[in-house]
Amino acid sequence: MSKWEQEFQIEQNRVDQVTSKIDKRIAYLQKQAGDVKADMSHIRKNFWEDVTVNVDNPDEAIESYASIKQQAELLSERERSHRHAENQLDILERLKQSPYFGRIDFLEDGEKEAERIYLGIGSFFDEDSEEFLIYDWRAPISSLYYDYSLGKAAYKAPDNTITGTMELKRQFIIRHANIKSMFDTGITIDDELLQEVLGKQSNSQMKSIVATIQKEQNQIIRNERGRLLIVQGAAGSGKTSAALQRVAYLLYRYRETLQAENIVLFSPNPMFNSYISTVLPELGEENMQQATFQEFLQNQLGKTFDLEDPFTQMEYVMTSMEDPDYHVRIQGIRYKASLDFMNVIENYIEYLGQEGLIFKDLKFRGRILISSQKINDYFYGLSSSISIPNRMKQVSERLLKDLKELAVQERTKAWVNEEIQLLDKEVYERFYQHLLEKNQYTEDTFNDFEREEKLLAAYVVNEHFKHLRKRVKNLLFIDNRAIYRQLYRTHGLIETLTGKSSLPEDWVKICKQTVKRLDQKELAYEDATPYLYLKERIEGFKMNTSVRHVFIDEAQDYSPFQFAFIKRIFPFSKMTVLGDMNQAIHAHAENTGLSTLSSLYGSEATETIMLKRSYRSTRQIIKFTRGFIDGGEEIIPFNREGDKPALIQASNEQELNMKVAERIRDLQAEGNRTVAVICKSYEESQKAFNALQNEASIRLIDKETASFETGALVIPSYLAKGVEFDAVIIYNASKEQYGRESERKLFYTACTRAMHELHMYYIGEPNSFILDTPSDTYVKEE
Ligand SMILES: Nc1ncnc2c1ncn2[C@@H]1O[C@H](COP(=O)(O)OP(=O)(O)OP(=O)(O)O)[C@@H](O)[C@H]1O
Repeated sequence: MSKWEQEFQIEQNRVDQVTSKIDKRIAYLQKQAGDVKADMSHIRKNFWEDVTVNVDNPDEAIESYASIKQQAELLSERERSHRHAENQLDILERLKQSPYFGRIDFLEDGEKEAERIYLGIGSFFDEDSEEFLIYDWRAPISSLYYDYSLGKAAYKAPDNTITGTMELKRQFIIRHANIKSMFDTGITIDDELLQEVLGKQSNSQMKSIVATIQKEQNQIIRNERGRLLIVQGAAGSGKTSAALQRVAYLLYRYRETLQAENIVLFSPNPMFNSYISTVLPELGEENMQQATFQEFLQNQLGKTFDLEDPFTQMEYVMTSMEDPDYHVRIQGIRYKASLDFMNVIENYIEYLGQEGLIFKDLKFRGRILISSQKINDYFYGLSSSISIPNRMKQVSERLLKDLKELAVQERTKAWVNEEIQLLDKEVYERFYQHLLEKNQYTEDTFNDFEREEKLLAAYVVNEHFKHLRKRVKNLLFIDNRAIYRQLYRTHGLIETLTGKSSLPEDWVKICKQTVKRLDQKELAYEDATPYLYLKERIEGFKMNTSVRHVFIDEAQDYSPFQFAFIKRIFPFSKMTVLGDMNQAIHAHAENTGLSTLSSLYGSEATETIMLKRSYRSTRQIIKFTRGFIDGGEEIIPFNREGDKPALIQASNEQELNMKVAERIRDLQAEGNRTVAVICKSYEESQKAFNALQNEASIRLIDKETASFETGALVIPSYLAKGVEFDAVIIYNASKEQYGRESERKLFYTACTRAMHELHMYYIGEPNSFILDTPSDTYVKEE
């Protein structure tokens, strides 16, 4: 037996010992969980027997309350401990299969013997030997594994920094408690485990990367300094992966105070949500809250408007060049995303503080009860030194008072009497009871009748005014739509608000377009954030104070305005923002907020980390794709070999479809589990799908698709964001399809979805981005 084989055997013996201990612990916990469950069911069954309920007098009522509370607390304590045991069991079941993935031998300075640290997805403490047989990958000492190779090393303990020497670093792949492979890393990190992991075929679900987190990714995961962490990284550099491991890290590090529901992740589309949804559960953690920005806007907006989604906007941008208003809309999209426009809105708010707010009449049964003019007088009658939201609050209180008085006057109106006649019998009886209880029924029935009439009138008016009071409390007397519209409608107004900046050339036409849509109760995607921002600045931001960490993935697609809005809604959150300028695909791309983001939080509170190594694609694919983007030469491919991307011409659509279908079949036969035919737009995807569906087994992905499975699919480029596939076929990479400079990043995003294979088809001429790359980075197939 060679020395290595002996080592292997020793490690396997340890795995056997550890898993047998895990087994014992599982059996113990299962019994405990069973007991707790029995307890819970007993408490639930006997809940009302074990509490003393007596409400005859106040003292006894208090006692009853205390007794119920005590019983409820007992139950909830049992439930908590049951949940805890279940979680532990869940982790242990996973550890039993694969107890750890790494080992380091660390000789702390001043000590004689190196400590062996085994790392897994959770820790396992052995009560007999009183030592950790497995350390959680998030424990302070575990960071050694990610940050260092052999030699001098240090890690941050809670109170100080511990220094020493790393004498061994070993990686394992353990499945079903058997060591499948084992590697020792040398001085120069040659990450064989990473090689092995990345060489695999993809899945429809993202995987956790705990075993192979790289040093620069570890900095992101464990970062605790600034309020704002910006991660800029190439396509496939592990931004999303690092973000998800960071969520897991935070949940561990702050487990006493931080729950999964205190973390929000903004994702690019619904399919992405499902793509990443298994990573945290795989690590034994609950998923954070996930939302697309669209869902978030919709939630804030309620039902006021028919809100356009970003994909519809994108589709318009890509396919409606023939529309005579096209250039006007594009100008509008860009301007409304800009900082200049945000300043205009800020100036507008200042202006509204003095004049210009628009209110709605408070109407009741077709009559104006309180006129908009009166509300206006109330508002502007208040000192302008008070903020708009605070003045609104005061106006609302004043209106509620007015409504109270108006309600009294209303009681004598004829309609009230008519309604009283129509009241249900039960309502009458209730009032009769009420008067009786108050001992107000006297011998004098005439008087009683009058009193009952009055009470009933008050009741009827009150019921009808409920709705009015609610409107006032919710500030619905403010006409936000008209206020936003006024900005586009009132001649000469915006010119006074632009400061030193200038308006787009076609501003007048933009105004016309905007007003038209607003009048149809439609809100274009580019108007949603400015509108909501303005509304919230007038009404006061409805802040979310329970969210403590906000993650924004694909952050290059957010405008400065959107970031400012998010910041206001989550005022107490830390932000982790991940993006790649080269994948900015929205029409407002030149106004990506990523570059202006740090000014929102201030440079002292901001930290930026760059990720340059790319892990998704083979070296050949990266060498090709980096050839046509800004700063591409800085992207470092991970050493994984594959074929060069292929460029294939087709003479017409029929031939194109035939060739693509054939390639799909070949790629699948070669073992590629996910094959994506990426089209530029949904329109093109539909066409491609119709042509291909009889030739190959294939699915069409649209913006509603909530998840994808392995197999072949046709997908528009913007929905493939953040996701990856074993093989990518660019359906038509012609100059005609990707002819505009603004489409460079879209094409880059599409190509960088490929892990192992990239095949580009075209009719006519290939696009100029391909021609920009060195011709030896791809092959032309006949
Ligand atoms: N340290 C790592 N170990 C193993 N795999 C990794 C590592 N880092 C990244 N990967 C893999 O690389 C691929 C790309 O990662 P990810 O999707 O997180 O990148 P990204 O930067 O968000 O990409 P994009 O910007 O293109 O959406 C994934 O398959 C991921 O599992």
